[in-house]
Amino acid sequence: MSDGEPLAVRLDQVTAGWIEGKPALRSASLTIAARGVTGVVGPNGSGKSTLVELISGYLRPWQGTVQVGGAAPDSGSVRSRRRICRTAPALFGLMTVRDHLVLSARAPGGDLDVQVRRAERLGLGPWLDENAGTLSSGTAKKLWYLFCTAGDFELVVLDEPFNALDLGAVDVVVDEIVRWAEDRAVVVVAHQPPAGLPVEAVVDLETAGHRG
Ligand SMILES: Nc1ncnc2c1ncn2[C@@H]1O[C@H](COP(=O)(O)OP(=O)(O)OP(=O)(O)O)[C@@H](O)[C@H]1O
Repeated sequence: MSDGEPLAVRLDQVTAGWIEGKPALRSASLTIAARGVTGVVGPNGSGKSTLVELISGYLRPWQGTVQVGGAAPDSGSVRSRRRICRTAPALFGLMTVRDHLVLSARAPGGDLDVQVRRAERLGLGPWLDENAGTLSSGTAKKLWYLFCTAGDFELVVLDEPFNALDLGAVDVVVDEIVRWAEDRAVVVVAHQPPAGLPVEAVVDLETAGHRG
């Protein structure tokens, strides 16, 4: 899929946070394999979304190192091969569902027909010409998931992807994750992962470091 190093994630003695003097993660060391499903667990406020932003490169550690495929998370060699799907949908309210699919299909390896088929499978067919701002929360969440996971990638991070989804959509997302995980890394932050999700490794942020 790529000639770069596989996109394993490695945190070494990472202390990081959002407010000076209040680390959200302290001295956290962990590894996420370049293949298979890794679950990220921990109580509210234990730093799961902070870990997501360290992997995305948006947040830089105060101490320690974060590497994705042996490189800095915000390096060009990593960005096009990684997808991040944050918890809260950030859609364009006055753009239709179809507009979002067109835009997302511009991702590396993206294809509009594939995106439309995925949308229909998730039950978005009747809403393709509706503005995103008018969607129900679960429907918006489905579109957000599609928007963030378009094209070819080797690592995808999904922060609470199942929240607000109906059971049929949960099955579709699990099915896609299982296929992706055959040859790439899928990181899933979920308080209650669905029973059918094959989680091969677990990162527990209660034990990965010491919270401040
Ligand atoms: N974008 C942000 N700006 C400021 N502070 C943040 C931000 N994201 C997280 N924090 C803070 O970092 C700490 C860890 O929060 P984080 O969201 O990483 O935990 P979490 O394990 O994802 O929690 P939850 O299970 O509630 O989603 C909290 O004190 C939180 O207030």
